[in-house]
Amino acid sequence: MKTKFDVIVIGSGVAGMTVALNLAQHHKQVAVVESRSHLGGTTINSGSTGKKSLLAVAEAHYQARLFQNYGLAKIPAIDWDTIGLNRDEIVSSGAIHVRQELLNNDVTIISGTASFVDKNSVKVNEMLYTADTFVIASGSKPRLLSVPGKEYVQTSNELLNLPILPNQTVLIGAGIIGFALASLLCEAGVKVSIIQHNNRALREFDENLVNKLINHLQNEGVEFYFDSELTNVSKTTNGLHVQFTHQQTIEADSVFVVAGRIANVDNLKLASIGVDTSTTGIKVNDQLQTSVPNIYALGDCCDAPVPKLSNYATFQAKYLGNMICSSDTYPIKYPVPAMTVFSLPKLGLVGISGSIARNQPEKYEVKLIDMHQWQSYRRKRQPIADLELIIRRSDDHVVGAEVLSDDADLLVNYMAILINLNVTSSKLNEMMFAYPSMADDIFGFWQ
Ligand SMILES: Cc1cc2nc3c(=O)[nH]c(=O)nc-3n(C[C@H](O)[C@H](O)[C@H](O)COP(=O)(O)OP(=O)(O)OC[C@H]3O[C@@H](n4cnc5c(N)ncnc54)[C@H](O)[C@@H]3O)c2cc1C
Ligand SMILES: NC(=O)c1ccc[n+]([C@@H]2O[C@H](COP(=O)([O-])OP(=O)(O)OC[C@H]3O[C@@H](n4cnc5c(N)ncnc54)[C@H](O)[C@@H]3O)[C@@H](O)[C@H]2O)c1
Repeated sequence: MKTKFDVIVIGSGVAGMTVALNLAQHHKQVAVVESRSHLGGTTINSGSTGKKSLLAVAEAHYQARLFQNYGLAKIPAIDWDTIGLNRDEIVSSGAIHVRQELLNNDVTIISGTASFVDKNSVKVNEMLYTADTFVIASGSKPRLLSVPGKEYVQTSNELLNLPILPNQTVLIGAGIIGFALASLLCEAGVKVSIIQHNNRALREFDENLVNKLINHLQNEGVEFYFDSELTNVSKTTNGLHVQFTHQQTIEADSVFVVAGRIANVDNLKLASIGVDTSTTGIKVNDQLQTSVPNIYALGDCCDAPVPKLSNYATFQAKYLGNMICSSDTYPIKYPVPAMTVFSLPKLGLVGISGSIARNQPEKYEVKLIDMHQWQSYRRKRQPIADLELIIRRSDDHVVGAEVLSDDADLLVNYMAILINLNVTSSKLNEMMFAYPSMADDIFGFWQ
């Protein structure tokens, strides 16, 4: 087996896989080292792929409930015993697809955990592999809590593969994972309680829309405990006794921590070769280069000042592949971002958020539009459809938006295209979209 490469990539998640394919297509000799038995990293094996496959069923159920007595009489229950079949098919074909793509592009796959020996070599299963350049794409792992009874606290990895549906569950953390998983479990009939250590859920999003989402989930039966921290979990004959601050307790049959993620760097022996790290990951400059010039880092494991999301990891990987193969060096320039919380309904964000805009009233106007009476939402009986447009006062352009609706992900993505391409209302009026559709609704509010 070959042991000398132009570039060795550590990790086969969206970041590692994308940069490896890009480099191989530029005729570099590339190897990818992966410690898990399945390729594809978090996204495929323990993140959005499994989450969205399970949520697809929950979304269908939620939509059917909205049509109850409006054409649908009997709503079938979610069958947890078979819901996993949809997830398993999609997850396993995803991991196989990654392997096939890498092999088709002549990327060598090395199974095992890499640790650096020096700046040009790593050890994997006692074998030494060398390269001129390294790309660390080792991702992240759940942040665990250190409380008595922590051995009873599971993570999103286990939640996405639950064989048996719990009756009552506790989620620690009212963040982007917590809201999606609370919606999934609540729709399947589970009593969900969320414990958040401060008073601010989903801090990246505008408080008004977050509060509206919280109210909606509370009406669906989800309990929120703010300014509360888990203090103890103990086993009882029926399940778990969960204690948190202010002497509050919950009897549950499972507890999951979804309180953020930390960089996966423990096994790499970075300090021994002089690669600097911070509390948020491997330190990189604006070219994703670490403190050791031939070693780069990207995706969830690096401390670049952007959200840790699949779309950022992919964007960084395409940039880095092109930059390594170019004769020039140039900094990464991120486009206007879009992201979505996959709760029921969804909460989407593009560009400048409502919370940032409200703190700079001299610069931005925040325009609220209640869309739930619009035909697109009425015909699907959506009870909530709110849009917040962020308008830059200097030129009246839309520079951001937040949407709370069942189709928020689609609407923010349409707007991401318009904002990134700087499409003005007069340019938009030269276009035509299918009618009636949500894309067509954009004519109603675009500046
Ligand atoms: C439940 C959940 C849902 C999510 N949903 C979304 C979503 O809807 N949208 C979105 O944009 N983002 C989502 N994310 C975030 C997204 O999954 C991450 O941003 C993305 O996976 C980061 O990709 P990565 O390639 O940097 O790291 P990872 O996907 O974590 O891949 C890193 C890989 O490196 C391997 N590795 C680590 N150390 C070593 C070593 N020393 N040697 C060899 N291999 C090693 C790991 O085994 C892993 O396979 C979600 C995350 C979670 C947990
Ligand atoms: N749709 C998406 O784009 C998507 C979906 C899921 C995950 N992700 C990625 O995964 C990352 C991790 O998701 P997450 O939801 O775990 O993190 P998060 O940072 O979004 O939310 C964690 C929440 O837990 C709270 N928290 C922290 N410590 C706590 C404690 N001890 N007790 C109670 N609450 C506590 C935080 O204040 C925060 O509200 C995200 O930052 C994001 O990058 C993205």
